[in-house]
Amino acid sequence: MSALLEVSGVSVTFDGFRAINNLSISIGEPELRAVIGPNGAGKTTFMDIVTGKTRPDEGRVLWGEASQNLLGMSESAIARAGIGRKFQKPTVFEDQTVRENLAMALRNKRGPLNVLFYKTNRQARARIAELADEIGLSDALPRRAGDLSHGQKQWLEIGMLLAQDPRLLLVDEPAAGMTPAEREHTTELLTRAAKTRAVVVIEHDMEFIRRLNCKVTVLHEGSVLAEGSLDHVTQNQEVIDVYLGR
Ligand SMILES: Nc1ncnc2c1ncn2[C@@H]1O[C@H](COP(=O)(O)OP(=O)(O)OP(=O)(O)O)[C@@H](O)[C@H]1O
Repeated sequence: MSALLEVSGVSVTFDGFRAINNLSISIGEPELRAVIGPNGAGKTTFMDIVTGKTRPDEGRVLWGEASQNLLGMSESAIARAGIGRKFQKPTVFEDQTVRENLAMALRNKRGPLNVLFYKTNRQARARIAELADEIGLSDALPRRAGDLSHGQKQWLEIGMLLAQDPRLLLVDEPAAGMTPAEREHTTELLTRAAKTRAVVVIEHDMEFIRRLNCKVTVLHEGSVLAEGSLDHVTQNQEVIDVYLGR
């Protein structure tokens, strides 16, 4: 597993408050990584920095084999380079069917090869069927997205991001508002997606994290407090003091 994303020595100050403090995180490819930590630890700001939404005051964010500097790139250039982000609230096109939503995402697929890959409707249909299968919505393809359950909408949005073939997928609190069965399906989906790409998940639900069965990074006051298996970090006294014991 080689490093796909290298965040090193990054700091961000908002109005004199240091939200990210000398943060260093390395993500491999493929890899599934969970990022946890108390409210205000800097989890969302970390994703904002990687996607170019927030510019750090210092530090480096390097990407890919060529160690491309993401800090000099616009948000859209970073997305085109292969970083997809799923926000907490699903943003699917409610009046379109599941199939139409996936088709739209495929048409917007990044990279110049897209036109070559999907030059026939048959190829596009096959890819849509594959994506629907991957997110567990094959039977829902003709349904209006607005009629889906909250969990199904989240899966559809993940499918739309997967249609873009990201090398790194950032996912913010995917389990929020889901039923236990939906959470289980989401775990499977993310675990499968992370077999061939990097997937970073911010989550507060410890049961959900346990099922992800992956390396965990604990953030606190904008820095890494602990990193390793869930068992390893949950036995760390500092992690217990600032997060788990609360
Ligand atoms: N644009 C901003 N302006 C000022 N302060 C900000 C801004 N964005 C984040 N912060 C502050 O930076 C700190 C880190 O916030 P962040 O949202 O990254 O934490 P988090 O770990 O994602 O928390 P939560 O679990 O509550 O979502 C918080 O104290 C927050 O108030």
